[in-house]
Amino acid sequence: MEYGKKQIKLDNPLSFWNHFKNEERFLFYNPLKKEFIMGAKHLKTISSKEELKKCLYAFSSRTFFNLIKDKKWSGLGNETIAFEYYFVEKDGEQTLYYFKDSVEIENIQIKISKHSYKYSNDDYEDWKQLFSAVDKGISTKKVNKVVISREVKIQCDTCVNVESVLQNLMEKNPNSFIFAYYKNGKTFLGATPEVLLQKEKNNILSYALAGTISRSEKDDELRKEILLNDSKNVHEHKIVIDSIVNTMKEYTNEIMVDKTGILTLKNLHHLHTNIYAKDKKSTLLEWVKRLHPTPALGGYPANTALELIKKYEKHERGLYASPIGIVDGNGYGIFVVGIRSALIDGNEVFAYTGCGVVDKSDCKDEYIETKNKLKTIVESL
Ligand SMILES: C=C(O[C@H]1C=CC=C(C(=O)O)[C@@H]1O)C(=O)O
Repeated sequence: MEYGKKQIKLDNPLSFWNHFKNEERFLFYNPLKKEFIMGAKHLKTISSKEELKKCLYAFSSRTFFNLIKDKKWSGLGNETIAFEYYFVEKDGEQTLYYFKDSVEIENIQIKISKHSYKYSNDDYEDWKQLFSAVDKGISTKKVNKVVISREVKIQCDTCVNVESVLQNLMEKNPNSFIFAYYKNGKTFLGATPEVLLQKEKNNILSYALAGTISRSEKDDELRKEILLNDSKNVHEHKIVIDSIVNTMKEYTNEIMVDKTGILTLKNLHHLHTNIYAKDKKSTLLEWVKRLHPTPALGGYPANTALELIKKYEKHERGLYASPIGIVDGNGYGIFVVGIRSALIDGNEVFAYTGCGVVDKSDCKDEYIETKNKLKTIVESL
């Protein structure tokens, strides 16, 4: 696939997003590289390594579980897509790529909307039931960890202004990966802190990210120390490291686990460990299949945890907590997991939030943790 290209200068990259209203499109901002990639107008679904080699970039996502029944997720995910137009901003330069005809993108100012909204009914009773089903599995030693989640329906008074939500997500979450995927009137978007897998040449990076404490203006440094030394959170985190490392060991013996530190976000601190590996043989997409879902999103042992989630969560996860990424023609790229996320459809916002449950987790505390995680989406409205 041959693309023409030209340098452009947009005051706000969201001008590109705005230009292709109603077209299928994606946005991906990588805070590690300070790099923006957007694509618009579905060109082709990519189904082989050979086809991928001809792509400039492809946007790829798969749903958390393979089977989707809920109509609101229909047509979204489980596809790797090449687009007709791309906007790429890296090293301070903006480039527009076009498959056939070039296009003029008008510079726009993003107007920030303050949406009025109300939540769906209180779901604490549902949460208690879900928690206790999982807690039973843990106390009877069937499973060590399960990540359970909530779907919170937020009804806005007006149609949601997606550009405004994206602008807010970017401004308020500078350490997060911002993603959005629009198709058929619906947008799945979010600001996730978690890398599932990055592959560049032979170098692989995955994050173990699990274990959470809320931030505090008064004693933020102390909160970090508490989290680093809290046995429940350290245990929850170690399950994720061990599982990622064990999966990697099946394919490579060059693995390096970094020291565990803190990843600080707008409202939360997380325990964070970088896991590096070297591998020449497998593709990024193969690695994603092997690792998804890590116990930061599913649980451990994975199959038992996933059965419990399927049985007791009342909503379908769809793209929540699922792999979402960008691959280039060399097969290099990055997948993050779709957390701190929401599906927007007209006036309705379905926001998702979850947390890991292990031995000694407390039902109410975990519910509060999901409320804190929900702030990423709520504060963007
Ligand atoms: C599942 C979510 O967060 C995961 C990522 C970081 C910390 C987590 C935790 O401490 O429970 C979760 O494993 C979510 O935000 O919906």
